[in-house]
Amino acid sequence: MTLKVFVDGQAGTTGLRLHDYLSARDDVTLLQIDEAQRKNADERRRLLNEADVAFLCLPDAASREAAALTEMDTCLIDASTAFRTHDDWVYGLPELADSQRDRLKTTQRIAVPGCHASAFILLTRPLRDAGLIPDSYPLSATSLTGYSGGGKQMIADYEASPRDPRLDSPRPYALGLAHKHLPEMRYHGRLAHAPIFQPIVGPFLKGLTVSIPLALETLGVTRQQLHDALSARYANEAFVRVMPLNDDSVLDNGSFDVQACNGTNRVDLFVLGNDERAVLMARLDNLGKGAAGAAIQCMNVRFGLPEDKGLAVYA
Ligand SMILES: NC(=O)C1=CN([C@@H]2O[C@H](COP(=O)(O)OP(=O)(O)OC[C@H]3O[C@@H](n4cnc5c(N)ncnc54)[C@H](OP(=O)(O)O)[C@@H]3O)[C@@H](O)[C@H]2O)C=CC1
Ligand SMILES: CC(=O)N[C@@H](CCC(=O)OP(=O)(O)O)C(=O)O
Repeated sequence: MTLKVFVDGQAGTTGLRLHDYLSARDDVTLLQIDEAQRKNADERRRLLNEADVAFLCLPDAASREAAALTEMDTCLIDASTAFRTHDDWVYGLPELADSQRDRLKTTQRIAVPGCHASAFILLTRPLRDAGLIPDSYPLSATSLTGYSGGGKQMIADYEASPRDPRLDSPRPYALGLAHKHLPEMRYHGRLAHAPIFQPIVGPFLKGLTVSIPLALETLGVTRQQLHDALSARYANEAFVRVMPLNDDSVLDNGSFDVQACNGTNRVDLFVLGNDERAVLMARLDNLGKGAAGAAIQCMNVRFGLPEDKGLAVYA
């Protein structure tokens, strides 16, 4: 089978990364839009509808516009925030639940998760499903992320020469505590309330780690129970690695390497801390499992291809 594929937003950060993945494949014919026409709605409509599968790597408003231009014969895989909690779209996280791959195989509308949200949900959803965290538990999370998460403009700012020296140190943002990933974290995490989520962008290109502190005595659970629930859920998942409990070698000289999943579609999950207090951590490449890699994985699942086709578990 050869799939006709169009990438709407092919010149952007996610679009370029997707292009790298797709151009290496022998089962894909890429439909190209003329550079000067890339925002022309008629030309985009023509290519969107000629494709078997179209990736939308666009700002939310342009994604909504693209979806309106596309008939149901084309499978859309959208990287934006626009449809991640929409009833007519399937959330593109195959590892979310046992039924998720079946849902992905039969839909023409897939919403790829946000990078922070992927990490947060992969950590928390198995614990909610196992009853280890009640739905009303006041979860909080921080995320340390590379600057490519901010797209072309943020990359240009960080890579400017000379660079604004204020960008040399990590910068907390979204301090109104209303980050755009909260709705999907709440909805797909099966939580009654959105978490308190506070990201920090640092002066490195890519790599992301979400950390979630848990008061074990308040919850009445042990780190072993948390680790067992994550290990059981992801035992057969190629792209999710639950790191050993109580083993200092999971760290990098006692601290944490945020970039260790870069160049892969892998997520590493950690249960750290002590008998009273735990911290759950998830690490991924925000341009891999956090965006373009995840989008390719969704295409593979949707079209019955080997799920790891073109995707690396190790760099
Ligand atoms: N970067 C990341 O790590 C992640 C990004 N995402 C999401 O993916 C989407 C794309 O993000 P990203 O690649 O970072 O963004 P970029 O800003 O790097 O790229 C967006 C691209 O969309 C193009 N574009 C804007 N409006 C239109 C339009 N109306 N028609 C056609 N093309 C248009 C832009 O054109 P122009 O070249 O003229 O600017 C640009 O090339 C966003 O929704 C983002 O939130 C999701 C997960 C992670
Ligand atoms: C550093 C930085 O700004 N990162 C972005 C994350 C990009 C992303 O995942 O956005 P989508 O929701 O479109 O997928 C942010 O926190 O908004």
